[in-house]
Amino acid sequence: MTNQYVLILDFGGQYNQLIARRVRECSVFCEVKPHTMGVEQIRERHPIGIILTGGPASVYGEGAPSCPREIFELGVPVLGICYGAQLMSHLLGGEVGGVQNREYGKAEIQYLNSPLFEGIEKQGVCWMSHTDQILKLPQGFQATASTATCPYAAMENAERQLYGVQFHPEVLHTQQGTEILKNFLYRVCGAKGDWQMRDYAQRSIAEIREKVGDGKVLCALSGGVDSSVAAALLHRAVGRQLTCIFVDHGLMRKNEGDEVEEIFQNQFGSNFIRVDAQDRFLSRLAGVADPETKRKIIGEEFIRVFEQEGKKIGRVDYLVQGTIYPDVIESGAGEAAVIKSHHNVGGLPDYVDFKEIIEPLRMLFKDEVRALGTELGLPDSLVWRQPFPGPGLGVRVIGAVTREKLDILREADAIFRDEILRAGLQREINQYFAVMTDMRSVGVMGDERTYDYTLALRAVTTTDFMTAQWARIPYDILERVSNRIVNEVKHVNRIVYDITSKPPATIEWE
Ligand SMILES: Nc1ncnc2c1ncn2[C@@H]1O[C@H](COP(=O)(O)OP(=O)(O)OP(=O)(O)O)[C@@H](O)[C@H]1O
Ligand SMILES: O=c1[nH]c(=O)c2[nH+]cn([C@@H]3O[C@H](COP(=O)(O)O)[C@@H](O)[C@H]3O)c2[nH]1
Ligand SMILES: NC(=O)CC[C@H](N)C(=O)O
Ligand SMILES: [Mg+2]
Repeated sequence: MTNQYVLILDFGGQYNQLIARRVRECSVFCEVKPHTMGVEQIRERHPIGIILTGGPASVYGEGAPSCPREIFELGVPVLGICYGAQLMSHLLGGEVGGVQNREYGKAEIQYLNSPLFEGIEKQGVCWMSHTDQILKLPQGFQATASTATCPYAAMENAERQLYGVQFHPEVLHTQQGTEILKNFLYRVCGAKGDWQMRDYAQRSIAEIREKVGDGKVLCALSGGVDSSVAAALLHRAVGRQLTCIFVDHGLMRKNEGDEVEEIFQNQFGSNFIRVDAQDRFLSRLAGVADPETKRKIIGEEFIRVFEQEGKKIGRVDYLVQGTIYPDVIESGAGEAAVIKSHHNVGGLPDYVDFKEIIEPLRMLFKDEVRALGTELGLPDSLVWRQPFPGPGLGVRVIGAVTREKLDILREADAIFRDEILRAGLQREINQYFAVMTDMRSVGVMGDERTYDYTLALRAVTTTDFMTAQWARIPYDILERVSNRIVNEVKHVNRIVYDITSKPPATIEWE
C-alpha cells in the first residue's frame, strides 16, 4: 500500500465528500480527516498535498476551527477552498472580512496565469457560496482569479506552493472544477495517478482483517447493491467468520424474500440466515403514520433482530452494514440538516449490542460502490440492481401501514417493474416503483361507482441519488402500466405519475 496520498482537512463544509470523490476520480488516494489533526500526525502520513475544505464558520469568529500554522511550512503543497482559503490568508497575515454582496450560486470568473488554471478557458463559470472573503492578501501572494464582486477569487504563492480558491471546484457547476483540481494534483503535487478502485478494495480488506482478527462478523444483507458489495468485501477479508443475515420484515416487494434467499444462500460462503420477522415489524408499525417515527421503529427493530440472531451464533462482535455516503448525509451528519432518518444511520437506536458497527462503504457514492462491486467480480445483475430502501414498502405506503395496503402495493409495483423491464428501460431509469397513497377517490368501472385507492408511480434518473430528475417515460408505456394496474389489482381506481425532481422533492415519498 504505497499509494501517493492527499490529506483533506475537514472544516465542516457541505461538499467535503465531493472533494474526496473528485480526487479519487483523478486516480489519487485521499482521506478526509478532522481539522484538529496535529502536524506530527500529518507529517507521518507523507501527503503529497493537503486540501483545506470549506466550512460554515468565519475565521475571525469566536472558536472558529483552525489548523496548525506549521502545515504551510512543511514544503507540501496546500490548496485552500473557500473557508480553507480564508483560513490560509488569515493565518499567514492577510485579512478576511464580511462583505455586503454575499455571493451564492453561479458567478462569472476570470482566471489569470497559474498552474491551477493551465489548459482551461480564461473566462468561465464557477460556484460560489460565501459571505466572507479575502480583503487583503498575505505577503508573497498574488491574485490569480476574480469575479465582479470578489477581487481575490483565487490567490497563490507559487514559490511556497500555497494556493487558495474562494469558489468550489468540487461542485460540477464550476465548469472547469475537475480540471482545476486535477491541475493541483498533477502539476503542483506531482501526482502520478497510481490509485484505482482495486486499491480501495485491497485497503479495506486489509483494514477489516486487522480489526476483526479471528472474531465473528454478522453482515446485514438485503440483497441490494450496497450490502452485497459490503458482504463481498467481508467475505474476502474474513471468509468463514462471516454470517450474512437477511431480515424479511414483511415490507419486501413481491417474491423478493425467496429471490434473495435463492441468490445468496451460497454466494458468500454458506453462512446465510433468513429471518421471518414480519409479525414483529408489522405489529410495531400498526397505526403509526408519521414518517420519521416509522423509520425509527424500523431502524430499531432491524438492530434488535440482528442482536437476537447474533446471540444464536455465539459471540458476535461486529455488525456490518452497507451504509453509503448519501445515507449518512441525509440523516444529518455533522452540521448538515436531517432530511430523513435512513434506517441504518439516523434511525439506529441509541444502544446497539455489538462491539462495533463496520461500514466499509460509508464514504462512497452509489456509482463508486457499483464500480467497486464490479471490481470484486459481482455479476452485473447484482451491481446494477435498482436500490430498494431498507424500510422497504414501509415508506411507500403513505401513512399507517396495513397488510391490505401492502398487498395492493406489491401487486401494482410488480406490474410497473415488469413493464419497465419489457420496455428495456431498466438501465436508463435508475429507480422506479409504485407508491400507495393515503387517498381514495371516486371512479366508474363496469358502469358502477367505485371509491378506491390512488396509486402513484415514481421513476427517476440520477447518478448519485443526491439529486434526481423525474424520468421521461413514454406515454404509451405509462398508459399500459396504468391499464394493467387498474384492471389487475383490486381496490385501485386511479394512477398518477410523479413529475417532481429532487430537490425539491425526494425520491421516496416518506
Ligand atoms: N432486509 C434487510 N435485511 C438485512 N439487512 C438489511 C435489510 N435491508 C437493509 N439492510 C441493511 O441496511 C443497509 C442499507 O440499506 P440500503 O437499502 O441503503 O442498501 P442496500 O439494500 O444494501 O442497497 P440498495 O441501495 O441497492 O438497496 C444495507 O446495506 C443492509 O446492511
Ligand atoms: O437503505 C435505505 N434506508 C433508508 O431509510 C432510505 N431512505 C431512502 N433511501 C434510498 O436512498 C435514495 C435517496 O432517497 P430519497 O431521495 O428519498 O432520500 C433512494 O434510492 C432511496 O430509495 C433509503 N435507503
Ligand atoms: N463555503 C464556505 O466555506 C463558506 C466560508 C465562510 N463561512 C463564508 O461564509 O464565507
Ligand atoms: Mg436496499
